[in-house]
Amino acid sequence: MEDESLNPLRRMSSRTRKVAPKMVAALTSSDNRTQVWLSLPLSRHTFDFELSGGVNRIFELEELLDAAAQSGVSASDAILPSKSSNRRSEDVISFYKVDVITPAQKLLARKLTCDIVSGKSLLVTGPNGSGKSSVFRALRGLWPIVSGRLTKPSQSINEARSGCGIFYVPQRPYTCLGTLRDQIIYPLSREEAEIRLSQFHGNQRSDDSTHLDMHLKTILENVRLNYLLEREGGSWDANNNNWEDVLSLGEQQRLGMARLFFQKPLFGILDECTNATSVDVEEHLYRLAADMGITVVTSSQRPALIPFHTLELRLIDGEGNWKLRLIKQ
Ligand SMILES: Nc1ncnc2c1ncn2[C@@H]1O[C@H](COP(=O)(O)OP(=O)(O)OP(=O)(O)O)[C@@H](O)[C@H]1O
Repeated sequence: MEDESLNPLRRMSSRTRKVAPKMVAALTSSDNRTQVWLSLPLSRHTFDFELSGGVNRIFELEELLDAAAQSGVSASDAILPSKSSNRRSEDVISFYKVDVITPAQKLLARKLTCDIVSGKSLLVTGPNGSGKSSVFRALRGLWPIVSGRLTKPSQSINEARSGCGIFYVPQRPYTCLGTLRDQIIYPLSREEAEIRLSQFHGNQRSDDSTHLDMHLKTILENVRLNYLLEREGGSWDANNNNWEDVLSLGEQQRLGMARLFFQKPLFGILDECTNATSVDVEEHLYRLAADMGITVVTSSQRPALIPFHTLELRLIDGEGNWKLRLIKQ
């Protein structure tokens, strides 16, 4: 499992955070004007000063791809050599003869073939180092699909069901600068979150900001973090720039699940993202996801999660072998 605490992205300045979505839009644009934008002093400064180290560049790129992914711009579109290996579908995640290969060319899953349809959640299991997180990296578009075909929903909002197609929750969710509200609605701005929520309710509510905070309070209660709001004196506007240091890993993970419940996607990709919570809380969170109609793809070693899934994908040895089985309910 990747240790996100070592991720230099966490050191990214607020300025870089602000320009990241623009940079991604520019990087993925064929528009000449945006290419010119990239040569302006702001980006030169950013690259010369903040992204000077080669390692930092790689991690920054990963964050940019994540920002693009979560804001609806496809990360995979930005890096994949061929779109034919990565397709869009609104209601299925489908691996068809996909070779999952590390950047060092180690084959972890040979011709992985598996369909995840709405209502049939998938549990990915296997020994340490067998490639569970790597399957998620391929799914997130962080690793290119060089052979076979991966089909998945888009991350942008689906008007028909008022939610996004797919949402990723990492083991250690990124905590942004800002208020408790910002932590839950991340990566959306407050304004975007208000619009999103009114879309959930058929654009019928008038007082959007009160409505948003009431909705977020319910989510906080659901993930059993309501005491955080009380700690902030009941204020959604109290700024705390230190969330990563203040919150325990278990609390950060419940925050990650709060984001999932706010986004209400068709598919939630959960990469060991509840392993620091107690088993009863974890079961409660999975029950909530099921009640909300979120189909999950989970990487976990905990037997308690088996009943919340229909299929198990077992990565046997990290040498390419895998097995798919139906979980008896
Ligand atoms: N960027 C990379 N470059 C080269 N090899 C990598 C890279 N990332 C992961 N690997 C290797 O791929 C293999 C699978 O790693 P992965 O993190 O997917 O395993 P995992 O099943 O999630 O492990 P764990 O249960 O310990 O979390 C490991 O041998 C790992 O060292």
